[in-house]
Amino acid sequence: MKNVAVLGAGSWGTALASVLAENGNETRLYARRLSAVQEINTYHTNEHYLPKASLAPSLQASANLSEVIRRSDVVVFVVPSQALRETARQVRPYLKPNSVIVHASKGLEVRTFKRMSQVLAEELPEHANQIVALTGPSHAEEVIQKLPTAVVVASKDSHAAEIAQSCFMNSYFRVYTNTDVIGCEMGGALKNVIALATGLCSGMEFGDNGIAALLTRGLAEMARLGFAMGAQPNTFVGLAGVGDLIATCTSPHSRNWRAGNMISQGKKLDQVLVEMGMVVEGVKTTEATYTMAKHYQVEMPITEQLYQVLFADKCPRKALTDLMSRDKTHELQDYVQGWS
Ligand SMILES: NC(=O)c1ccc[n+]([C@@H]2O[C@H](COP(=O)([O-])OP(=O)(O)OC[C@H]3O[C@@H](n4cnc5c(N)ncnc54)[C@H](O)[C@@H]3O)[C@@H](O)[C@H]2O)c1
Ligand SMILES: O=P(O)(O)OC[C@H](O)CO
Repeated sequence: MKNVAVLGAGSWGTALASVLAENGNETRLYARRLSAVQEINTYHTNEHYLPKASLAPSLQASANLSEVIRRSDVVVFVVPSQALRETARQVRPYLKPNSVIVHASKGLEVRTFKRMSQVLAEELPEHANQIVALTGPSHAEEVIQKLPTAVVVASKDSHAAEIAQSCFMNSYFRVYTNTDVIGCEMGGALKNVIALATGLCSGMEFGDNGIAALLTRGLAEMARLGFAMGAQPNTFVGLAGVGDLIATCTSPHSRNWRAGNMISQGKKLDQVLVEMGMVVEGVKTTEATYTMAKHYQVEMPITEQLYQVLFADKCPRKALTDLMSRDKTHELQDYVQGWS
């Protein structure tokens, strides 16, 4: 059992903190709003993010960052990707030297195109070798109900990954280790782009054939970019790749899917993000991925069309026509070598 700090009391941070506390770890959840701290400590609920859910009674919340961090052997960052760098900067002065740093954010920093573990390594250089990415198919709404879930903890340091595995794993939350940090992080980030596109296409009344095509060709372009960046191809057929793609693209729990669906109804992106009231990582990740695909010279037609719809006001139906009428090609033309 460890002393654990969780930063970010949104849906996922609250669900993960509850799992950690239930597993017997002394767990403190950092929330910025005092009202959230009081609600969690008094009623063991977080109604805004996880309506009707009961949290582990031993979970303690606090709005005092230094108090939450100082004694922690494991620090888990669960803030939106664009807030990770700033949060890491605030945390650095209070970290114990050997703490394991876990993050569960799925995105890319839009300003730098960096993955989350790269951002953490830059901001927490003393802990750069102890960083772990937690990812995989995991809707907070299901984890808090103790529905069976399997995730991955990826790290260059297998000892750090095993510490995270032991803290989180229990009878309904199964945790696998992996050393392919690039593949796991890119799988988690890029599936949100495909989920947005799937929500959009479902709203345009695509049938099952079209959705299956979108997921399959989406996975192909996710793997192509990941491979170009140094990921192992097989990671994309694991939990962090196809696993999370299925969960996110087929579930009404997914904020990314729902955001895409709302856009198909003619709503503007800004309005959708306000209505959602929670982070929709796929939006910024589409922006970052569009540029990264050009940088790595990787063809990503679904991402490219989605970018045009989100940021250049392209009509979704025109985007679909353009996607379907590209040049003829072989299905495995651009598949990455080593895919099994
Ligand atoms: N919700 C899920 O089921 C789920 C599952 C797996 C991974 N994730 C990932 O976890 C990350 C967080 O998602 P979420 O669902 O918890 O989001 P959320 O919108 O439910 O909550 C985000 C939380 O972060 C806090 N926050 C926002 N900006 C902050 C800042 N600058 N400093 C500190 N705290 C800040 C907010 O107050 C809020 O408590 C995302 O990257 C998401 O992709 C979510
Ligand atoms: O609700 P979403 O779309 O952010 O997805 C949540 C998780 O990443 C699913 O694994």
